[in-house]
Amino acid sequence: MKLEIEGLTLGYGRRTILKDAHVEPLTGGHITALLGPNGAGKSTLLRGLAGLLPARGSVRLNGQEMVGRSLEHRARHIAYMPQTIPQGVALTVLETLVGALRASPPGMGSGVPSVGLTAKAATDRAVALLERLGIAHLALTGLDRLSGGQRQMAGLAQALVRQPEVLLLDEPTSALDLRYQLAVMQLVQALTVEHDLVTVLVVHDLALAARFADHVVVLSEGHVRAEGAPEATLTPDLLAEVYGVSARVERCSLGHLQVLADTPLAG
Ligand SMILES: Nc1ncnc2c1ncn2[C@@H]1O[C@H](COP(=O)(O)OP(=O)(O)OP(=O)(O)O)[C@@H](O)[C@H]1O
Repeated sequence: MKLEIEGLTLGYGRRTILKDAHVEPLTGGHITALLGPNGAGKSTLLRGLAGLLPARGSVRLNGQEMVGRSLEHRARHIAYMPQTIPQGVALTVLETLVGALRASPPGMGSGVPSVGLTAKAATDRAVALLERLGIAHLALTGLDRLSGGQRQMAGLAQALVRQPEVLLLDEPTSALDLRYQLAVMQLVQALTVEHDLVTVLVVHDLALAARFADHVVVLSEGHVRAEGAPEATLTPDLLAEVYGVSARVERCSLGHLQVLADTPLAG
């Protein structure tokens, strides 16, 4: 699996947000974290990759151009979990998954085609995923009755259930407690490797990014400011420039990279 982003320009109406972005080719089995301050363009890039915004430039999946293709075409290959999971949906968690599975466009993902799945087969697959996510106990709960963190887990299940090739997650851990943050990141990592997924996620927690991402892309004011392996990219100088903080980057006793922001810089 390979996703190539070249000269990508995205915006809203006449306002350009991301300008001529080039990113090193993203390969299957790896997690890429999009980092950067508020308003840098992370969600915009993710929405652009999902095909939700008009775009100029090129996004190729395994050599196949995605820009200009229909949303339906992209949805066969790409799953996107937005930052905010819609509220007020009265369906149960299980119903949304079974509905998504049975409505899957033909050829979705690398797994067994979903179209033609019997209701029982779809239910079995959805339940197995919920068990793997540790939320099988929420299967029969209405989405409108979930807590913020539970709704985020249900959103993740919706993104995963159709077995995509590209997994786009916008702040998948922002509403989760410490245990679920780690559990979700470990699971995303395991699924990324198992299914050779190209996984791209937005995250604000730099330590979480450093621990689980193979590659980080740091955005600033709509530009790719830096990218590479977390340990090579997340330097105090870069953090000062991009985030405007004085920060230390250290390893904890287990060897994980920690980013300790000490103070905002003046100006
Ligand atoms: N729907 C929209 N319509 C118009 N402008 C938008 C829209 N969504 C975002 N923007 C603008 O695009 C710019 C980038 O926003 P984006 O949401 O991509 O940033 P981000 O890096 O994800 O930020 P955050 O960390 O705060 O979520 C911002 O200036 C924002 O105001």
